[in-house]
Amino acid sequence: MNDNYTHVDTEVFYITENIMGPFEDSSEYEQLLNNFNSLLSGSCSCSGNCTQLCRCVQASGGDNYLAYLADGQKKFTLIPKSNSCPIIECNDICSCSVVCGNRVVQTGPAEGLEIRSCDKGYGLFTATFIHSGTFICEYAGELITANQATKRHENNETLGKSNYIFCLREMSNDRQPILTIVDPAVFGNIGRYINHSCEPNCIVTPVRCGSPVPKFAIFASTDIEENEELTFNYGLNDDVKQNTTDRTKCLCKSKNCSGFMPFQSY
Ligand SMILES: C[S@@+](CC[C@H](N)C(=O)[O-])C[C@H]1O[C@@H](n2cnc3c(N)ncnc32)[C@H](O)[C@@H]1O
Repeated sequence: MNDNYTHVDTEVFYITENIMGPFEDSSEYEQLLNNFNSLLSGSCSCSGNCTQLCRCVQASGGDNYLAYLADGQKKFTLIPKSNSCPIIECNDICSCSVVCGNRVVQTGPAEGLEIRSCDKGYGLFTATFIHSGTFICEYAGELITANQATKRHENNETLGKSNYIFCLREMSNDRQPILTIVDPAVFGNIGRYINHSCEPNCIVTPVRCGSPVPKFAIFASTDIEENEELTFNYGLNDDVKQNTTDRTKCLCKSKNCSGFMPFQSY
C-alpha cells in the first residue's frame, strides 16, 4: 500500500491499515481475532483486468453490478448508488493483474490530502480538486470489541477527550447484524482527521480486501473543490436517539445541520 502520510502530533502513531486492539479474555475478542487472521473465501481466476464476469466483482452484488469504474486513465471510481452492496476487491490469491480495476482501497489513499487546524480541532482538507466517486482513504485504527468501545467512550467522556471510535453495522445474508468497530485515537491513519458534517461531501462504506473484516472506505460523494474540507456523516448507521442535553454541538455549519453530533452506540 502506498501511504506516505504522517501525523502532526507525536503521541499518535501512524498505521496504514487496521490493527488488533489490546487483548481481552472474551469470546467477542476471540471471534474478532479469528476473523482478523482469516482469509475471505473466494478469489478470481481472471487474467489481466477484471470485468463484470470476475468472481470477486460478482460476489460484490451480481451481474449488473460493478463496484468500480475505470475512467481510462488508470483511476477507478465507485459507481454511484453501489454503496448499498458490500464491495469485495480482488485479493492476493486472485490471478488477475495487481493493478486490476477491482483493487482500489488496497492501493492506498488519494494524493494531496492535508491535515489543517480548524474550528473542530484538526480537519482533513484537499489541496487539489477531487472527482465524485474517488477513493479518499480508509478510516483505519485499532479493531476493538463493543465492550472495549463502551469503556473507551465512557473514559473519553469523563476526561473530556475527543471520541474517534466509529462503528459500522452490516447485515449478513442470514440477517444477522455484523458490527465492526475501529478506534484511531492513538493508532490511526490520515482518515482519523475527517470531521462530521450533516451535509457531507464523502461517504463511508465497507470494503473487503482479502479479509472478512471490512475496511471503512471513504469515497467522495460529490465533486470536491481544492482547499475544501472533507467530511462524512458519522451517524448514518445510528438507530439510537439520545437526549440532546447529553450530546455534543455540531459545528458543521451546513444549512441542514441537526445541531448535534450523531450519537454512536456499540
Ligand atoms: C474523528 S475525529 C475528527 C478529527 C478531530 N477534529 C481532530 O482534531 O483530530 C472526531 C472528533 O472531532 C470532533 N468533531 C468532528 N466533527 C465535528 C463537528 N461537526 N462538530 C463538532 N466537533 C466535531 C469531535 O470532537 C469528534 O469527537
